[in-house]
Amino acid sequence: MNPKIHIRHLNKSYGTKQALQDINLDIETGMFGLLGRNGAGKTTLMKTLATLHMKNSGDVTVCGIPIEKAKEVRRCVGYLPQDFAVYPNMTVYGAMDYLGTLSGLPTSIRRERIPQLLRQVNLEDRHRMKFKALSGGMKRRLGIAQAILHDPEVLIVDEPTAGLDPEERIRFRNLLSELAEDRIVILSTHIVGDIEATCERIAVLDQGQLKYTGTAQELTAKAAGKVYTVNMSKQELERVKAVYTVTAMLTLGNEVTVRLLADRMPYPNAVPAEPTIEDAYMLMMGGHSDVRSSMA
Ligand SMILES: Nc1ncnc2c1ncn2[C@@H]1O[C@H](COP(=O)(O)OP(=O)(O)OP(=O)(O)O)[C@@H](O)[C@H]1O
Repeated sequence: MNPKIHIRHLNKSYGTKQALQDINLDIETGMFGLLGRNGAGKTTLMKTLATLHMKNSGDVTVCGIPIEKAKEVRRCVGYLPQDFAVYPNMTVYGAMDYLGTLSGLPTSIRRERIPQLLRQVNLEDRHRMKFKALSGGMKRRLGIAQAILHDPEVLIVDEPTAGLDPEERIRFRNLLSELAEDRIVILSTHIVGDIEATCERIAVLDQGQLKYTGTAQELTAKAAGKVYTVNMSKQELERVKAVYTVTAMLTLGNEVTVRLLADRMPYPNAVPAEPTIEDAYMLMMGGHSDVRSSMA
């Protein structure tokens, strides 16, 4: 099994608002990260792949099936929406059984798979708990379990870690990495750190356009030689922020250590730093004109 997604010249509009513009993308087995600001078009792209939205034009195939054949595509795609919820009084097991029934899974398969999946997402001992009593992380894990009930080759997960505490975030990311061993897992987020930790290949969307696709390392390398740290007083900070894109700050008393993006040594006391994917992302999103031109 080697699932693939091919996207060619994909366009999607809501009325006059063009949410996706001429997207070309190939996705293969493993974790694929979709990055972009709020409103960049991530959800639209994911819903189009999950056949929940109709495209306006372009060719898209999921596991070799054109997305016009929605029923067939849905058999090989699992989707966890941003706002996954079931009836608040449903139990964990009840929700899985209900959703499995809705998607047409026979009783024998449900009885076999539901306990297995609850074990896999670490909710086995919560199977009688009501949905409303679950923590945010547990709800997301239940969402994953329901999305893979029919053992899809593609799992699409929209902003899964928003609002989770650090421990739950890591646990959830690890679960997705495990699932990506033999399937495509597409993860959308605006938290750059989530992508850095888990995804080998990524795409960056901005205002409906594909701004970057490639490996996380290649993106990070684009910021090489353009990241510096500088110590300064708090009073100097505002002036520096007006000139450079500041990607991190550490305050100690009246002193601040600032991490910033610049085309050349910005201050005599600045120290060159190793770039992170977050630096490269900020650089690409055109933090400051001084550096924007050099990424074009
Ligand atoms: N049903 C809709 N009707 C009209 N415009 C929409 C609709 N859904 C999305 N849009 C617009 O399309 C653009 C892309 O939205 P989309 O939800 O795909 O972005 P996103 O990257 O997923 O953002 P977020 O991270 O906020 O979910 C935005 O400008 C949004 O306002």
